[in-house]
Amino acid sequence: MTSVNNPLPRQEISGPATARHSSRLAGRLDAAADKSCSHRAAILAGLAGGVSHIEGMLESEDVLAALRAVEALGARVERTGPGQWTIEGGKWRDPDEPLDMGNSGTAARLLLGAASRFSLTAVFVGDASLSRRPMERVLAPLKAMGAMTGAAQGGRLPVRLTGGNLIAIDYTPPVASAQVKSAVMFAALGARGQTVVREPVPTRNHTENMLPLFGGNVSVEADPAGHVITVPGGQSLTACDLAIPGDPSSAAFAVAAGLIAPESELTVAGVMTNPARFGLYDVLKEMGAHLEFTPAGSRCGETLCDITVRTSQLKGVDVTALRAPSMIDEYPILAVLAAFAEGETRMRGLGELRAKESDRLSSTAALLDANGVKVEIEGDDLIVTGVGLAGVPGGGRVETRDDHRLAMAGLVLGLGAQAPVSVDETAMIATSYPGFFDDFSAIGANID
Ligand SMILES: O=C(O)C1=C[C@@H](OP(=O)(O)O)[C@@H](O)[C@H](O)C1
Ligand SMILES: C=C(OP(=O)(O)O)C(=O)O
Repeated sequence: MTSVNNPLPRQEISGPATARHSSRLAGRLDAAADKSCSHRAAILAGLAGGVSHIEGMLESEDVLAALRAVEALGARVERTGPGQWTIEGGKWRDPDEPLDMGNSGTAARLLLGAASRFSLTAVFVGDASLSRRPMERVLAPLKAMGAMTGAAQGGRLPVRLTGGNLIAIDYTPPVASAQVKSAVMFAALGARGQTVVREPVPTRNHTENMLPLFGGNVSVEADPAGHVITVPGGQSLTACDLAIPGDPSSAAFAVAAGLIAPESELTVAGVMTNPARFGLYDVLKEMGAHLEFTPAGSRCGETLCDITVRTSQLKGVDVTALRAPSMIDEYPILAVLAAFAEGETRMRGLGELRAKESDRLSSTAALLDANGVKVEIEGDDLIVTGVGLAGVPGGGRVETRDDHRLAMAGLVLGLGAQAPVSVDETAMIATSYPGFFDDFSAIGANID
């Protein structure tokens, strides 16, 4: 990637870290750019004819992996300033080397779909965590469309993909996954015929929302049986300029810190309010959180708000399985907040957490257990017994298992706990939230 005149700031932080009890967290943070929207912007700009300008791109390791792959597949990719990227897209070709997806499930699955519409062969590889995660969920529909794939045992990376000459399918994904939906939608753009994706439980809809900005044609019918997304084949996209909204999943960490650290009041500005991503905030309101949402305009068709949070004594709640897709990445931090609530919180239907960067059902339970919090897994449910704002012992060492959200959730727990909490590794925080340590230092959190 041409970034000689605009080098990326180096992410120096790695190794263990310790969070200590902190109070009076305060200040105003700009929300980190949204990871899901950044991935889609990089890929759609890479597919579109002409030059797209993207403002406020998330420059995290996951998104950089997608940008490098888009370039290796034939697009011209240039960083023109902090968060500013120019991408000239078009027809994709065989990359010279395997495409390294790093730690990113979204990059791997969306790019497998996007690449499969072209007559090319590419090999996709990833780090140890990503190489344990299931890829068959995207390979199956892509094979049904005519792509040829070879995967490591159990449908894992490395995956070799040969695309081109695809035909449309009518597909109901067996798991609620925006990544699977988006992979099929990207492939559908180049297929013969009209592809239909049926989602019994709707997942984040950023691909549906962003595709029309690039001149793409997609229709969504919402009815009580779910969403039906139709993508005509044979489409060409055209370049566009867009700005990335703030990430509700990253914002959740500072909001959580503001809820549990005594005498705190802080604002996270510019957070996307898309209901398919806002489930955590709805649940927090039910738990009694003092949250204020102030409208803050829109970016690329997504509305934004500033979230102001004050320290709050939360109460335990029952979170239904239907909510899971709208807050799927937020369960580690919700489980931490549940420990500081009064009473039991039961989070239902979390089977999909087993397919994330770590098995997040067991790693979240282990995080709490190591810090003196009573937690159980019953089937696909996680049950946390809260002990109130001042009652969480802490003092544990969290095993992060290559999982950025575990590392951030563990550190937030330490800000409210009685004894310091350490996490064994922090390098992977840069996969989604490279500004985490700067932001937490700016609000006065005691982390070193
Ligand atoms: O489409 C996306 O951008 C994402 C979808 C979710 O994954 P699944 O589709 O596997 O649920 C989420 O966990 C991930 O962080 C980002
Ligand atoms: C699950 C996540 O991301 P991905 O699937 O892209 O690795 C996440 O960011 O929590």
